[in-house]
Amino acid sequence: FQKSPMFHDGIRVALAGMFFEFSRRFAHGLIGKLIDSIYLTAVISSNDEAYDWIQHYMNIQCPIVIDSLDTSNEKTMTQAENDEMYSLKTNLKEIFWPRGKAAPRHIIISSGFGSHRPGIPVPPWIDPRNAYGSCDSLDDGEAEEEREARLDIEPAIAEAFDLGITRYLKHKGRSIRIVIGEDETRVSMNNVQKKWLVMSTFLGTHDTFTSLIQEARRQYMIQIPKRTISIFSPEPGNRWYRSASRPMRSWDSIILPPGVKEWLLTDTTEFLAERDYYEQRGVPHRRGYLLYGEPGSGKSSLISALAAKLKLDIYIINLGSRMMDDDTLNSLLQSCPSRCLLLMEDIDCAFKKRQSITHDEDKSQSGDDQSNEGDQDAMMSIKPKMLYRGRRMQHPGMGMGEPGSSVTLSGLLNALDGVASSEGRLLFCTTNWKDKIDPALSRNGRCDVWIEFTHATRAQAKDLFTHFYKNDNNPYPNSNSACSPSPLHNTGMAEERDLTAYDPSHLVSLADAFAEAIPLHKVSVSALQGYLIRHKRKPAEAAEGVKAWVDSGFGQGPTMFLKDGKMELKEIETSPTPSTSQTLNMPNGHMDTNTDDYGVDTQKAGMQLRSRKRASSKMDQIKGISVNGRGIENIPNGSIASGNDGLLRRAKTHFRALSKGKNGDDVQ
Ligand SMILES: Nc1ncnc2c1ncn2[C@@H]1O[C@H](COP(=O)(O)OP(=O)(O)OP(=O)(O)O)[C@@H](O)[C@H]1O
Repeated sequence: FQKSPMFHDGIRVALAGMFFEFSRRFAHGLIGKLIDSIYLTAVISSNDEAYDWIQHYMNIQCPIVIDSLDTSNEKTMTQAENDEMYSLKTNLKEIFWPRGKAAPRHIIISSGFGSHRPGIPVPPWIDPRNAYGSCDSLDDGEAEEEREARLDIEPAIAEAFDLGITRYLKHKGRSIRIVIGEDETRVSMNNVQKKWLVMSTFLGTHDTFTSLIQEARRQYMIQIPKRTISIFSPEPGNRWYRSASRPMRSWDSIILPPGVKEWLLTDTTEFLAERDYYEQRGVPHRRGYLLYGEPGSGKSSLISALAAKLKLDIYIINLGSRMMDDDTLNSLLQSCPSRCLLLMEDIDCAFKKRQSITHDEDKSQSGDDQSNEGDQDAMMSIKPKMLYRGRRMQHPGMGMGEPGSSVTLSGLLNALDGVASSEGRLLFCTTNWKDKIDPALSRNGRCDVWIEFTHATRAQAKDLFTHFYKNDNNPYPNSNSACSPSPLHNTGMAEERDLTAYDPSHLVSLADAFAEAIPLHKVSVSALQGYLIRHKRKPAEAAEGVKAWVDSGFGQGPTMFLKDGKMELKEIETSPTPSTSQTLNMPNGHMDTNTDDYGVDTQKAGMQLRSRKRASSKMDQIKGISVNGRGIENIPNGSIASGNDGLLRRAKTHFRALSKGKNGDDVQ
């Protein structure tokens, strides 16, 4: 058998096959290595703003155009150039000498109804007013069927179609190859698939990419002025990812008592500009604000408008999140950028549950089951040392026995002002229950400024009315807000929208009448906003109907229900919303109508601000803003009260006496 020639031939063929396969693999590896060594490659994640800049740059260097997009295409390229991009000649040339002049052959088209996807820049030829989808339908009274659909176009992602789609850019004489791919292994927390932009160039240097990014950024800033703010959230690995982009909320749309907004803007602007001042004095460059008070009074809205005004991105930390513990919190605070707005919403909630659990645990350990003092006292009595035990608590709100956040109060306090915490950031905490916030949070460097938000004052009601019905020849002065039509009021829009028919002085008198009917500190600004939205473009009707609305308990309850198989619109009568403020609100009967406004006082030199109307009054007092946690509440004569319970109680007693003395009312 061994002498058989077939056996020997077989061995030879097998050896030859092995040799060829080995050579092929070796050559493949060698070529790969060679290419790797002469190609420079850089990866940018879709979490990064540079991703948007490059995408936008690709669009302007080599815009994707389709005929159904509006005529503003003509601004960016002539018809001849457009045809050239799609020609066979250009496409063949691009294979051998890519310059990015051919139009991408594989694109994703989506009709632009609904919100714009984060991370994808709006192409520059799209009208900014339409950039966020839902505003489309409010255009110039054109019939719906005649209007062109807004179409978003982006290059198809390579991996999504397994097409290996690449685009080329010419920069500094080099051809840069760009591939956009999705990362299948990494889905960010809000289930948005992460994307990667991979740039590579032949024999390039790092400078090739950095200068391309700088150029792309410049173009982006010129052509797409910042219209959105980015919202960042934590993701596993203690990193931040950009979870959303939001249209900027206009500063004017925030209606607060006079002086509050302006004071806050001055304070934050000064803080951001005074880095050297802090450094020279060895003071950590950090400032914290606690916004507390009624739900729907504008806390979150103010924060987003402020971020837009200061052009800061918002970094949100949810202390109640399952993934959050002291270490995570600490490293997130260290890794947030130096100029940003750090937001912790409903700061009381994270501790509320934990504190009551701790309280319960404590009781069960000591065998004391009789305490009936309720949650609130548990909150107030919580001591950091209880939380030092480091036990992972079950979060009752999480259900399914999942472990909840294990951030401890001491962990939070340390993270906020610890040595490693990032500097130059503005911290905003919000809560509806200021009394549940540990006083330690008010220490300098944590929450320096406390701002109270109450239910609407009459001045706010009037300002809101004026803002809603302002007539400046453009019925939609701020196209980013208030632009989605209510399904209940979509008839006769053309006539309703014409606010020019209203004389400005008439609008003022309607605003006065509207404000007059609103009881002081009884209804939230968001409820007023809801009412006005139901009467949009009908100011007279809004002013006329407001009394009935107030008498019916602010239209609380369902506005639509089914009866006998028919749909009815109805407002259910309820009693007026009680003021749930836990803080020392001004007793309603005690304040005269002039006391609608906040008087503002701060301990900080040069930052004193008082209500203009109330400057000389005895009741001109701190109500609204306090600095460094002192002087939280309504202290007459502008004196400052300490944030601790004793002084707070004295302040309360003082006010009870004052209010009883004047009208017999009491404060909470
Ligand atoms: N002072 C205000 N100025 C302008 N709009 C307001 C104001 N207060 C409330 N709104 C409107 O009411 C809605 C809810 O407001 P927002 O979320 O800011 O309230 P909030 O105080 O943060 O409420 P919560 O404490 O429940 O989170 C928003 O649509 C906002 O436009």
